[in-house]
Amino acid sequence: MSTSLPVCCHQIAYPHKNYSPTFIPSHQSVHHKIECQSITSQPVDSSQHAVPYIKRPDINFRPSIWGDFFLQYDSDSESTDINDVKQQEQMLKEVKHIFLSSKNDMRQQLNLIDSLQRLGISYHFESEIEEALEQIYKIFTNNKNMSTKENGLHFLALAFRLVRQKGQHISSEIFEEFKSNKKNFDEKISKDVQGIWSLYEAAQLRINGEVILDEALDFTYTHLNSLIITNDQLISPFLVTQIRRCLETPLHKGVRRLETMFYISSLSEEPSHNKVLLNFAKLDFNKMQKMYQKELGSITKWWKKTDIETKVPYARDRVVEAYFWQLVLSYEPRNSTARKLGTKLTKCVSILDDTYDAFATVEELELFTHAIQRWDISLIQSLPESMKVVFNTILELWGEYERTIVENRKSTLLLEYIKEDFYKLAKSYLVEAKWCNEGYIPTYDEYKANGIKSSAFPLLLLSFVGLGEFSNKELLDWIFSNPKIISATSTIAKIADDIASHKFEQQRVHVASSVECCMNQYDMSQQEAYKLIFKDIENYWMIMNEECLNLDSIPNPVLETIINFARGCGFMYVDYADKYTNAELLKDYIVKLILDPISIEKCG
Ligand SMILES: CC(C)=CCC/C(C)=C/COP(=O)(O)OP(=O)(O)O
Repeated sequence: MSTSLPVCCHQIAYPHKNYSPTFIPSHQSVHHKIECQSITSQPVDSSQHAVPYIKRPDINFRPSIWGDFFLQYDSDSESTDINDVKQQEQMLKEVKHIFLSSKNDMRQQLNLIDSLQRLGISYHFESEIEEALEQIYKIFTNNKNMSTKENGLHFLALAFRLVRQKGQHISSEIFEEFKSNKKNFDEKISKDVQGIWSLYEAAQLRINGEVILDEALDFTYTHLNSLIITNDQLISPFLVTQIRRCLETPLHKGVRRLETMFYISSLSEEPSHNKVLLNFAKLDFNKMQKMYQKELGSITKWWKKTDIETKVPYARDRVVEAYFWQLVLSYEPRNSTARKLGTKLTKCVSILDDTYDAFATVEELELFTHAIQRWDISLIQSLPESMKVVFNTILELWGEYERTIVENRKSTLLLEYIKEDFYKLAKSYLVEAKWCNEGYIPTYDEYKANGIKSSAFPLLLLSFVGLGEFSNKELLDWIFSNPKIISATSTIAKIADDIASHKFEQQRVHVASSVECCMNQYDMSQQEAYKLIFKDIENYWMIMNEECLNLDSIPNPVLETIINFARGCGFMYVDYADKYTNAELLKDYIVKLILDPISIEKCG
């Protein structure tokens, strides 16, 4: 049964104005100085401090499409049906039994691990999978005979991908044997559709300089694509569906929950699928939806209480969309607290971004940034009420972090780092506001260096990891030191977002995006700039892949969270659109992921 949505969710009626295309943020206005000079007889704000009259932009983002819809799920009570729990426990046992029975058959075990991961239920079997992949890695490294053609392309590529995903290095040379005369990939292997599909997915984990995987990617993409174009009737419908999907979003780059949703819905097309596995995955998916609904219920309650909607009218009201970002970072039950606080943090970042980007003057922002540095709201008495509300919301959230950290016995270092990262973020926003105000177009590298901070990812990651099971001083220090892998992910976020939103943002006066920086620096067209940036994104993916193999001391789930953010960017900012700001583009995904349960009878 599908959850019935409020009218506001089904019929998106936007009462008014979108961004006015002609609006000029006040700190960017050429008339700004004149307006500031003629301030004397202008209004005084409610805080009784004289506030100079400044013409603020006539800016209105579309309202939330969710309103208080999720409030209905806010509850402290556990409403789990005892029969459901028993059924899940029973099925978990059965799946475990299936996994253990595959122990002596490496091929079967690899296929099972792949299925468990795709179905989103591998988190129930972490130690078993870890152990199995460790064994497989040893076999690969100790026994050179493993890398022979007899093992089959599908098997080798799957093993390669699963082991690398776990952070261990298997040489890509194992694919040399699938080349003819050591040159190009042998055209004959294109008949092995499952094999080239697996090789395509494996090649996504390539690192810089792995020419054989660059070639594999070209080769497999070309053949898989032509299979789809020619509508080859010999391929099973299940495989066709998988190929279509991976050409659009390779598994390695897909948002985990979305990939799971897709796989669950397509697996019943496969005649020999394991029904126990599929039904368990469906039950688990539906169970998690209830958890997400509850999380969103309590977040919505918080949001309503802040009343940002009325007190900071220029800011985007995107709570559910902010929650989606957290779901992208991790869908697992153990990260519930991190998701909830992380959503509130994302909202704070978002209203801060709107304050710098679309509301305040440079002078106001300088004062505001200084107050954040000192972590002292008394320093902004002269600023507009809305800016005080923004700061106060951040301070109150910080207080909630303090309480949560004590309750959950997490490292208190997180509190200091959050403060410092907020300052770094504000400083980077100020840099962009000044560039904009001065009409300065930085070089692409200069822009990216600042963009690592203004992406806000370092702060969001600190929060997520700091509240998670691996939280400790060394790990927080490592994140705060902004290592290569975090810079790579943050840069992807910044430049992918720019590609998605630059046309829209450049309708108004806005800081030059990476697109304009490239066009200006390299004297190129917009299309050429897109091309360069897309190539750059690919390059950062290879850096992330390589760092995952290098960073032995960082727990795998932490690395996975970092990669997940880049996966999220690939989804949120695809097709030149920003799904966070344009929330209607995200609505159907939220309905499917969080609200509509999967029918077990129909698909099982
Ligand atoms: C996942 C994160 C970081 C979410 C927080 C919300 C946010 C600031 C999004 C970027 O907005 P934007 O597209 O307006 O960014 P910019 O100001 O860089 O153009």
